Amino acid sequence: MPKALLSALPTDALKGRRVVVRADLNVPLSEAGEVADDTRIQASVASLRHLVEAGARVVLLSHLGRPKGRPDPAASLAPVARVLQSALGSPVRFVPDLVGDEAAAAVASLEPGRVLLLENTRFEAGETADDPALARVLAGYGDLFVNDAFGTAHRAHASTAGIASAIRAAGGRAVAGLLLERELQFLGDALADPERPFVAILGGAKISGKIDVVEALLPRVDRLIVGGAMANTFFLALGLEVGHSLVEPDRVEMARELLERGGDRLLLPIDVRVADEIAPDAEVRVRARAEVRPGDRIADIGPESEAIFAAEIRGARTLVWNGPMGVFELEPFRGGTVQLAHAVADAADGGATAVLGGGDSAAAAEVAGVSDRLTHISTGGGASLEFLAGEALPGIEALDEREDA
Ligand SMILES: Nc1ncnc2c1ncn2[C@@H]1O[C@H](COP(=O)(O)OP(=O)(O)OP(=O)(O)O)[C@@H](O)[C@H]1O
Ligand SMILES: O=C(O)[C@H](O)COP(=O)(O)O
Repeated sequence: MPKALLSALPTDALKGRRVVVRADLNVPLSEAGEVADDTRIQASVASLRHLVEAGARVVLLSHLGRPKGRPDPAASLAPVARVLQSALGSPVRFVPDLVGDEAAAAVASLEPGRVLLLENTRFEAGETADDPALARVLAGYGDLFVNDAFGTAHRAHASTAGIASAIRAAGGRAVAGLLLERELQFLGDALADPERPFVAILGGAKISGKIDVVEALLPRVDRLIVGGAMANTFFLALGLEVGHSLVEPDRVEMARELLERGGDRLLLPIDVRVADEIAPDAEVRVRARAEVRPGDRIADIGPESEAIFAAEIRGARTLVWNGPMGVFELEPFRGGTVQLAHAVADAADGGATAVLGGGDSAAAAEVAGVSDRLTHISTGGGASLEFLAGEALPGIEALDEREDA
């Protein structure tokens, strides 16, 4: 069912109105705690500028990282507020509170045309539990909810799904923001009838969640390339040694079934780069995947895998890439991701549709220097995968239906 859109609301209806915006400002931070990649911040500016120019009072919500339902200074949105203010070119007030008196007072005194960013929604345990009581408090900050958090649309959380029902119950409205609208349009159009070969590349560290959509993805693609920490769980399923590598043992059975079902459509690395520690000065060794030792940590794909994967990618007409091939943040483990990023960009230069998704993946494309050669960089990692796999996204489902539909 098509959803109600911010772009369809007359700007007069926004003047002076209290609008709660949920963005996905979950960006990678450097060790010094500064924003390491601002892709998601820049992508969120369009809706905010639209609202500011229309004279709305904007209460902005987001999560950052995965704090466990309690405050964690390392996951504060303070550094994000600074970067957002310069991206937006107008003041962004940050208050380190979400549901307390300080937040309520800041919301009450918010002037038209101003943006107030509240603290990380995941500092409250009710957020990931989609607690209706938390949703009601957040909904009380306005009478229009704009969901622009495409990257978090696959989560049924209080600030994504619960708030939409709560604001509607209170007589308000819940609509999709400009970024959400654009993502749905783009991913929907580009991938509705993909030109073949259609190759998907999956990597990264969020194994559960992403591996769960592989089953739905497999019948849609011609090849599924798996790298990053995700590959380690498949190695375990093949009975291989993975040493101290990041794995999810409770997904091994699922990986075994996927290997059977995928046959030669599923491509795994045949060699890997390992180290004793994942550190900037690590001594890196290349090993065949069957020769990984108990003390090793797998931190990147190996050179032979790079060559095989890159050849597949260069021959593709539609590419979806989600998750880096290794710990690309550290120079010694960057090679696989950078090589594949260049292959994806070459394919796009040759006319293939190349869509990249995910916060860290966007950062990886920047590191590889290929961002501006790709067809579309989606702000959603897991969300774009679930969308692509044909699953309903709770953050979108919860929005009002379009009246003209
Ligand atoms: N072999 C590996 N071992 C440990 N970490 C890895 C490995 N390969 C990749 N990673 C890590 O995976 C992380 C990115 O994974 P993630 O699944 O979060 O991707 P993403 O693009 O941010 O998608 P999303 O937006 O869904 O989070 C990076 O920080 C990278 O260091
Ligand atoms: O980075 C993402 O994929 C989104 O911000 C959602 O984060 P999550 O996987 O921690 O829910």
